[in-house]
Amino acid sequence: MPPQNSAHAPPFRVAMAGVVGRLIRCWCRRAVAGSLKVPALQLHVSKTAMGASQKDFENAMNQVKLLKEDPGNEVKLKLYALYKQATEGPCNTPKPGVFDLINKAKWEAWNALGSLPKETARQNYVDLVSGLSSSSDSSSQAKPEADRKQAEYETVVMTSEDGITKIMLNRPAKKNALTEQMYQEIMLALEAASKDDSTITVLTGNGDYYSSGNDLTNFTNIPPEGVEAKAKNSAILLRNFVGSFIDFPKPLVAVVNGPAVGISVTVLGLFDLVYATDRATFHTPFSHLGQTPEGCSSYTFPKIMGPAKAAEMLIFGKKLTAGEAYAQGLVTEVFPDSTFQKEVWTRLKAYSKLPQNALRISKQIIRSQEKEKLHAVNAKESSILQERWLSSECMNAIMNFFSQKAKL
Ligand SMILES: CCCCC/C=C/CC(=O)SCCNC(=O)CCNC(=O)[C@H](O)C(C)(C)COP(=O)(O)OP(=O)(O)OC[C@H]1O[C@@H](n2cnc3c(N)ncnc32)[C@H](O)[C@@H]1OP(=O)(O)O
Repeated sequence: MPPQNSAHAPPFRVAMAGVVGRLIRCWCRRAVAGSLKVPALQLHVSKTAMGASQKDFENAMNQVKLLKEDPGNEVKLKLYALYKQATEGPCNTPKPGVFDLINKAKWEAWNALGSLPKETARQNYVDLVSGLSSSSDSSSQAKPEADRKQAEYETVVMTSEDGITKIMLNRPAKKNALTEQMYQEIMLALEAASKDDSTITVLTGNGDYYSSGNDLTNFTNIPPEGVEAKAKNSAILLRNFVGSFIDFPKPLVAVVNGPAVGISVTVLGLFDLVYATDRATFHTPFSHLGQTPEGCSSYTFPKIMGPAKAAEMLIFGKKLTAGEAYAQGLVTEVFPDSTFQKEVWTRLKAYSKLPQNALRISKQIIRSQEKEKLHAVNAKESSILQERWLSSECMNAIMNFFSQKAKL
């Protein structure tokens, strides 16, 4: 009898257990979005003696793509395992290497099904998807319109009030490190904000950090197509992400509620106002990570602060205090942390009452002269980074971060 449920088995025994969890979450999101054909939890009992037909199975696969709620990592791994068992039979492929974290977790889930017959796996898959679909439907029916709109976002909170649309990064436990999902959601939120009736758009962070920059697990989540494809896709994502700041048509304000790292600092050069708490710091440790500047900072920073100071930040990774960032022109104004939120929002509410079209057109006059140049810089920076991410310097730096965390 094969193990019947890997939910309590320890599939992530490696030292980087926390990392694997994150990797699985990223992978599973792609799977549910439809880029992979996925699968279901192994149930012990089939509903019918006949078992599910191939048609039922195909319907269930389609239903998975339409799920409105994330069923969670364990379920998604089991969906994968049952799908593989139902279509290919018992796992007989070699176990992936210790650093191939995602494929190893998938392999373990599939392998845990042992010799479960294909028909049983197919039925269990159908049963599981059916349970997931009905609970997903009933919970979404109960949601009011506003909740459903917010439900489009998992990693940011988007609100509109007093002529201001606020996009708040919402992974405080991870210092608002930017996952691939988060890049996508920020782009979607910016797109929505550009079309809504608000006057000003604000980006801020929840918790003690503004953002710790790119989530370093993004680089370890390698798809089956390999690392080159990963680097290429990441460069496209980066270019699109930065592009959405370059093209943003309304006044864009950063409310920097705490330390900012990496890409959350570099794109500040594309904002119209940057308000910072005196607790904020501004750090671009690209060289330490074997990486190079992005967010158009190779162009905007020398213009804002002069080449010497830009080099200190972008090449040598000097961390600036809020006061220093203000002195260099990267920050518009610094506020004491104790009154930061009150002062900033009072100011922004007053600004949001100014004539909307005049604000928008003034921004466009200022920014339009630079747009073409900024897009060219963005393309170049993204393509250089695509190469960098494949370098041993970069890979070693990322492994170092996680090995220290995992106390290897
Ligand atoms: C699509 C690809 C586009 C790529 C664009 C490229 C962008 C380049 C950059 O942005 S470079 C900057 C990358 N960021 C970093 O190097 C920061 C790494 N993090 C840290 O150095 C520290 O976490 C810290 C200084 C931000 C905070 O330190 P502190 O000791 O206060 O807190 P913890 O380290 O315990 O952090 C709490 C948990 O959050 C996790 N975490 C924080 N930042 C990141 C991150 N950038 N990536 C992944 N994970 C991050 C941290 O690991 C802790 O997790 P845990 O609770 O599970 O241990």
